[in-house]
Amino acid sequence: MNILDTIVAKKKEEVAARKALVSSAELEKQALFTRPTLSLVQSLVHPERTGIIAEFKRKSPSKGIINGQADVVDVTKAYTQYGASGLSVLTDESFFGGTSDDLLKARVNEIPVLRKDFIIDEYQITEARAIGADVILLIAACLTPQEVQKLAAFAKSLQLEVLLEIHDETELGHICDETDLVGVNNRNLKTFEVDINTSLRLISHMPASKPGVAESGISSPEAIKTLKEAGFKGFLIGENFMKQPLPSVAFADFVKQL
Ligand SMILES: O=P(O)(O)OC[C@@H](O)[C@@H](O)c1c[nH]c2ccccc12
Repeated sequence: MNILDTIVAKKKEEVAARKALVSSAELEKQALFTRPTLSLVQSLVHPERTGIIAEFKRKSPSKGIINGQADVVDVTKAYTQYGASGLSVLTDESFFGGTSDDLLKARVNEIPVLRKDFIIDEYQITEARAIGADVILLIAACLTPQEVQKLAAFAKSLQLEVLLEIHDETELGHICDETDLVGVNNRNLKTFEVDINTSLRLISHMPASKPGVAESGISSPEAIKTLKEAGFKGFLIGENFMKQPLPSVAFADFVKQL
C-alpha cells in the first residue's frame, strides 16, 4: 500500500467515528457556518500580496517532526502580516499532527484559509465550513473524476472554493467546472522526492481560466520567479518556513527577497 492509501483508509474510519458523534445538522448550527467566506482566487492576484499560500504543518510522513513547538496563532499572524495571499492549515492529526482547532485559531486572520486534509466525504466539507475554512483541497489521486465533481459541487453550495490537486498528466481529466484552482503537487507520493519541474511540465495542459498553484518543495525566491514566469499564480509553501525555529522570521526574510 502506498502512503495515500494508508491515509485514506484511516481517514474513512475517523470520519465514520466523528459522524456518529456530531451530525451535519449540528455542524450547520455552529456560529462560523454562515460567515461570509473569502476568495483565494482573488487574494492570489491582490497587488499587495505575494501569491504565497503559507502552510502551518507540524509533521509529515516524509519528514517526521518538522516543528514541535510553533504556535499556530503567532505563525499565521506573521504570515498574514508579511504578505501571504492565503493560509493552509493541516487538520489531519494522525499523519500531520494537525487539528481542527489549529484551523479555528488561524481564522483570526483576514485572508483565505485552506483546510488541508484528505477529503473523501461531504461531511468533512460541512466541517470545513463550520470551523471557518474558505477553501477545501480535493486530491485527484484519491478520488474519481465523478467524486471530485460531486464533492466540489457540494463545497460550492456552501460558498467554499475548491483547490484540486493533481500530480501528473493522467489526473488532468479530474479538472471540472466546479473546481476553482488547480494545484500541482511536486512531491512524488511514492518516493517523497520533490521536483518543481512537475509543475513546469503540467502547466501548459491546465486551463488558463483557473489559477495554477505550485505545491511542495519550494525553497527559494528564484523558484517562485521561475514558476511565476511559467504562469503560476499561487505557491504553496510549508516546510521551508516551518522547519525553522521561527517560521515567522523565515517568512519575512523570504518575502524581502522576492
Ligand atoms: O512543505 P512543502 O514541501 O512546502 O509542501 C507544502 C504542501 O504542498 C504539502 O504539505 C502538501 C501538498 N499536498 C498535500 C496533501 C496533503 C498533505 C500535505 C500536502
